[in-house]
Amino acid sequence: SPHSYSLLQDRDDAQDVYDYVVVGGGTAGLTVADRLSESGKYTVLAIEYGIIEPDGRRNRTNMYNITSVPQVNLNNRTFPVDVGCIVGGSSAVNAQAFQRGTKRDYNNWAELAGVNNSSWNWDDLQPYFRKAIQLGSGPHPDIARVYNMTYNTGSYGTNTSKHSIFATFSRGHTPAVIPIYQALRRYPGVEIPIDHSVGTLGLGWTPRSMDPISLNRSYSRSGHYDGLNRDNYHLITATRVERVVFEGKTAHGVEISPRWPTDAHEGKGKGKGKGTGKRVIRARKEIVLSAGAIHTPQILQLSGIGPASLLKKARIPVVVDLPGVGANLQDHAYQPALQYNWTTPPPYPQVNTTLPPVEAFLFGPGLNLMLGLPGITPTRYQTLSASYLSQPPSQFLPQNTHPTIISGYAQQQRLYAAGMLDKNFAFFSAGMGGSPVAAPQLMHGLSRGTVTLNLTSPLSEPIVDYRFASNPLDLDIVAENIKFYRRFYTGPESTLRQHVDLTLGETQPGPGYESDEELKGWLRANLVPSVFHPSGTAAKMAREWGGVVNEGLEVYGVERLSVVDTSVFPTIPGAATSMTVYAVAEKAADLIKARA
Ligand SMILES: Cc1cc2nc3c(=O)[nH]c(=O)nc-3n(C[C@H](O)[C@H](O)[C@H](O)COP(=O)(O)OP(=O)(O)OC[C@H]3O[C@@H](n4cnc5c(N)ncnc54)[C@H](O)[C@@H]3O)c2cc1C
Repeated sequence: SPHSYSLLQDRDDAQDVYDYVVVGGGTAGLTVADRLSESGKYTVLAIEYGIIEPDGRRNRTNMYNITSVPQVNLNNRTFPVDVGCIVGGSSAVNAQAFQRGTKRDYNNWAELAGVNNSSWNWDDLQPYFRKAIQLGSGPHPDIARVYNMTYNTGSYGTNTSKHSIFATFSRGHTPAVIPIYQALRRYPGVEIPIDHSVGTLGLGWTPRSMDPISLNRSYSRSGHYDGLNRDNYHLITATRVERVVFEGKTAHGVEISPRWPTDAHEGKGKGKGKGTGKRVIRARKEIVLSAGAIHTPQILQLSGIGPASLLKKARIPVVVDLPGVGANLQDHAYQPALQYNWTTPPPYPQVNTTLPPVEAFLFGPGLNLMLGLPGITPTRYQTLSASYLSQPPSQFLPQNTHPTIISGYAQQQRLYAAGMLDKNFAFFSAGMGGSPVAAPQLMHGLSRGTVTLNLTSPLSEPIVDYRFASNPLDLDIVAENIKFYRRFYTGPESTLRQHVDLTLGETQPGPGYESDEELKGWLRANLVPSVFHPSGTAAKMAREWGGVVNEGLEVYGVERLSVVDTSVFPTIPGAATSMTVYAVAEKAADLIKARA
């Protein structure tokens, strides 16, 4: 077994003390644990609730079983909160779309730091993207030729060691994408950047987190764990970290408990984690929380770090009153597909290629349309920005929101209102397959949700409330996007019908959904508030703006405790989140080592 050395079959074999304890063996956790242990100077323990399983299994047994609270602005529907529960975390179960945000995304992070010269900006993060992500391979030459496909090699690293995370462009092909591509590239307002990875939007190509040789999933376990075999690095699985324990204001250990109370699930060689009982494992230097944006705030709250009012209700002694823990929840939202009757099958252009046709959309060429608000609604983006800017910041936040969080939201509002005027601040991203169906994601929602302890059962899963469309402008913006796609498919500016002979009839939303009110009604019944990219619940922002961690990702008000995962994103990038998590984890590891 490639992981026999670091993986402790029996959690009781874990030492009482390590230099670093990493909570969560997920995307960020395994990356940080690799970097902290690679010099051999420090002992590192990673603690994971999931077990070692074959990768790429997006089934329910490798996810937590969490359901959101009813979404009052979405007809009280509830939604699954999918998060990987497995060694590798969400990178082991995700859809492998591999993207980074644009310049404004990361420069906003610097603005929200509330300090001069924050190094969390676009320029300073690029070397970490290159360290984190290696270019597995460019597109197959036949595909590149058919689509004039360009990409920027300099956005990625060139390390070919198998201990790497790879971005690999497509080998698959679906001829039906060609007419969509041809029409989109001629559509007004759609630009063709060299590559989305250089920070500009338009019609481009999304690689996948995929090994270039085996085409297997490239994820935190394959890139940062399997085969490392370091005697200073241990992993225990099927083990829950319940809370951080303090001496005064210094985090000195974590309290762990077995996932399964009996040995029923124990299985040798599968990392199912033998060993019993609650126990504290100490860290000499630092505890790193990498439990993801749903569980990191839960662990913090259980440890007495969170909004004092909530902790009081839960009868948890307050270590630090940090109102931002569990606030500021953001995700991308899924706009259900626009669908048409494609009554006459289009005569697909013939492609001279040796490639077998690959019909599955995700394994197709990876054509992705990413647009800012000016591209989506050239006539209304300025009005939408102005009406957002004119909202009192507290207007759509929960009642009794702490003043620091309102101040932080006011900063975000200012930055997003400016972003709404910028064609390179993504509002929508859509994978464009080979049929007249578009299912775009809203990339920068204006509403903010919460993750809070379940007060009647604090160790059960936390309460997740996306609060989607609590800011009503969210639905106005998505309605504009529906109109954009309608114009693209059937409007006079579109050349789609020059490329294919088709008779279109919209089947979804369909006739009867014309006015803004009708469209918003349809969205309330159909929109999905999460595509499993939860972020922002322990944000790196100024403390007076509701932040939870500082520029070094250290939790405010305590010593030797940091957070490294999607929770620290102050605002969600306008891109699928995993690539950014890897870059953040690489940077975090450098910061942690620098203060060792
Ligand atoms: C179904 C799905 C599809 C997705 N599709 C894409 C995509 O196509 N492209 C993309 O870029 N992103 C995608 N994402 C999102 C992306 O994978 C995540 O944003 C990213 O992996 C999160 O990394 P993380 O380190 O913050 O958390 P995770 O990788 O989720 O790691 C957290 C880890 O902590 C463990 N943990 C939690 N609580 C405890 C505890 N108390 N004790 C011990 N361990 C604990 C968890 O089991 C988990 O392993 C998808 C996610 C999902 C779930």
